[in-house]
This record gives sequence, C-alpha cells and structure tokens, in this order.
Amino acid sequence: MRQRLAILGSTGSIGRQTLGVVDHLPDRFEVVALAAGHNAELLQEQVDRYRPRLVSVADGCDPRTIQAPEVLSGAEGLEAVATMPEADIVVVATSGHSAIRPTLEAIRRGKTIALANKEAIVCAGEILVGEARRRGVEIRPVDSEHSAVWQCLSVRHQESEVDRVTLTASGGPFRDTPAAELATVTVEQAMAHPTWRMGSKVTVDSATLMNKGLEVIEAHWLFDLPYERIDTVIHPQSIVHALVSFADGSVVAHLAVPDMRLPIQYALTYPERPPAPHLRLDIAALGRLEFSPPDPERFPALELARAAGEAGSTYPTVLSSADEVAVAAFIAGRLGFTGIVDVVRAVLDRHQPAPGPLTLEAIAEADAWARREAETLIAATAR
Ligand SMILES: NC(=O)C1=CN([C@@H]2O[C@H](COP(=O)(O)OP(=O)(O)OC[C@H]3O[C@@H](n4cnc5c(N)ncnc54)[C@H](OP(=O)(O)O)[C@@H]3O)[C@@H](O)[C@H]2O)C=CC1
Ligand SMILES: CC(=O)[C@@H](O)[C@H](O)COP(=O)(O)O
Ligand SMILES: [Mn+2]
Repeated sequence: MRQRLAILGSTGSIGRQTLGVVDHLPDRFEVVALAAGHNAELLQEQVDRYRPRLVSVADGCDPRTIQAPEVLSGAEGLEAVATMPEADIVVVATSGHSAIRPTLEAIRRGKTIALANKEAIVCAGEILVGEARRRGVEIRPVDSEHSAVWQCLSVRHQESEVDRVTLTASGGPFRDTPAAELATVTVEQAMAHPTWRMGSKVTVDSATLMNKGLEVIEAHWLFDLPYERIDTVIHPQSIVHALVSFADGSVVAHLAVPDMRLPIQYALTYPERPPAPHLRLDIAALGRLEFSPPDPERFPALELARAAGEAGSTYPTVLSSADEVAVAAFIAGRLGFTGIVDVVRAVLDRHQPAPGPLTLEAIAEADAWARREAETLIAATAR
C-alpha cells in the first residue's frame, strides 16, 4: 500500500524536493494534503498534479484563489493538514516557527514525522521529543547532518558506546573571508552558498554559522546527547555530512552527494533504500576531502547557539526568533551581516525566562518578546 503524505511547506525548497522524491517513487507515495504560505500559483500547480484532498495557505493568502476539494488557511489550516486522519507521514518543511503546534498535534495523533524544519525542534525539542517518546512515534530527521547521524547510528552498538557525534559545516560563502571584511559583505554574497541551494533564511544562517549552532541544539534533542558530546567541523566539500565516534575509537561517517533528495527519500522510505541512480557519489572523482576547526572569532554564532542550548528553557526560542528577525532585516538591507549575531546576542542577554516547566505558551511568549526586542535594536542601529 502507498504511504500517504501530508507536506507542510510544499512550495519551498524542501517541499518541492519532497514532491521530486514522490515523482521518483510514484508507486510508494500518495500526496493527501499540502500546506503552503503565499505562493498560490505554485500551490495550484501542485494541487493539479498531485490531487490532495486538503490544502492550506498562510494568513494573508486568499484561500479562494486555490481550487481543491477542501481549502483552509492560517494556523488552523496548517494544523488540519498536519493532523489529517488519512496521512501516514507528515513532512514538516515550513520555515520558521509556525510548525511547532502542528507538529505536536501530528505526534499526538501517531503520525510519523519527517522533520526538516529545525526551528521547531530548537524551540520545543523537549516537548516534541518527549511526546514522541511517550507515544512511540518516530521523528525521522531530514536535515542532512541529522539524517547522516541517524544512519551512522544504525551500525550495531550499545547506547553507552557512542562517544561523540560530529556535524560537518560547509563554512558558508565567507569561510575564508577576513574578519575585517565581514561587516560589509552583501546579501548577494551571503546567498551564494558554496554547496547547497536552499531557502533564503537557512542560507544566511549557513553564512553566519548560526545554522550549525541550531543544528547542535537539534542534535541534542534528536539523539539525546549532552552538548559536550556534539562537535562541529568545517568541511568545505559537504560530502561527509556527519561522523559518529564510538568508544573503541572507530569513527563511522556518512558520505553522499550534497542533495537533499537523499535524506528526504531516506526519511520517507526508512528502513528501505530504494535505488536513486541520480544521487550516486563518484568516490574516485572526489579528490581531497578537507576538515578544519570552526573559527569562533569570525563566526561567534556557533558558540552563542551552543550556550543558548545549554541554558535551555526559552533561551533557544529567543535565539531562533531574534535570529529570524535579524536575518530578515539583513536581507531587507536594514542590518549589516555582523549585526545579525550582535542583535541575537543582545536579545539573549536581556532575556529572563519564565520559571517553571517549558510550555508552548512560554515559547510563544518568548518568541513574541524576542521579536519585539530584536526589532527595537535593529531600528536603533538604523538611526
Ligand atoms: N532547503 C534545505 O536544503 C534545507 C532546509 N532545512 C530546513 O527546512 C525548513 C524549510 O527550509 P526551506 O525549504 O529551505 O525554506 P523555504 O523558504 O524554501 O520554504 C519554506 C516553506 O514554508 C512555507 N511557509 C512559511 N511560513 C508558512 C506558514 N506560516 N504557513 C504555511 N506555510 C509556510 C513557504 O510557503 P510559500 O513559499 O508558499 O510562502 C514554503 O513552502 C527550514 O526550517 C530549514 O532550516 C533543513 C535542511 C536543509
Ligand atoms: C542541507 C542542509 O542540511 C543544510 O542545513 C546545510 O547543512 C547547510 O550548509 P552548512 O553546512 O553551510 O550549514
Ligand atoms: Mn543541515
């Protein structure tokens, strides 16, 4: 029987590549629900091609512009897609924070989660992973490094035998840029990722290395590892996606072409590996694979994120929300590149988490507060 997919963020980079995987394996998958933001034209094309029963658009996009059996909108629509009774697997590929509650509700209904969105797990990892464990629900990583760790961990081992995991980072377009030049780099330069074609927010995060910082927090929750056992290493070729070191000194690495269709396909077909001839790695043609430590002076985002992760509570939410506002301001030309991390640090410094256990309400409050603080700081910088 075909697996039935609900895709949150179908018009984005991951969403479109997920539909590419469906095209490649049409006998395995059926698309039953799609949610997008504002790209109504592309969503309609997807509806015409994949015939989902349920569709949703974000607030501000008129649902009447879409012709489908059922069209919803806003937060309720996104949640309806995530919890659609017919769906077996929910692909969470929206950008930003909107998928936190829909992902939790999907877990509560026993859906398998194919998780690309890292912001949800960064902000609410404790809640989402806790709920998934209690209900025996699988959260399958789509983010390339986490898919790689997941695959490395599939070698037979005891939990206590895992020494550490290492996430690779391309280093982004400014890997070799001197510190003095970083303040004046352009949006166009930041968008020119050396190895991956992705949405704009994650591309800028790769340039600051905030992406890797968010991924350290993501790894902490997905693999239940303390922060001191999660490393990062610069690897410009993006061929090795992660490595797992075991107690006996063995290091198991995952290598693949830098193409998201591979981790997406693995998350959808796990534990099977149907052929994907278009994703072959030509080992002999690789030449050199390089590795070096990240430079904390030029790329302070990495340590800032790690500290926010270690502080826990709503600090990761504040990190993520302030970063989202600062990245948007950078893209809009209202903030310099190095200003992104300055703003995030300043907002984190001012944060006072509410006492008590982490709840979705506390996350929403911290999110709104951090966005306001970040906007105020950016407006002051621009004056
Ligand atoms: N791209 C990649 O290679 C990778 C991405 N990721 C992560 O995956 C997530 C998605 O990234 P990416 O695909 O690059 O991002 P894009 O910006 O390309 O796509 C985002 C998608 O989310 C939709 N969307 C945004 N807000 C809402 C909302 N409120 N309601 C419904 N839909 C919404 C957009 O709709 P629309 O365009 O119609 O407005 C679009 O379909 C991010 O968290 C990113 O960090 C992780 C690893 C790799
Ligand atoms: C494809 C993917 O998983 C991205 O998150 C990627 O990791 C970004 O590249 P960087 O290694 O430059 O952050
Ligand atoms: Mn990644």
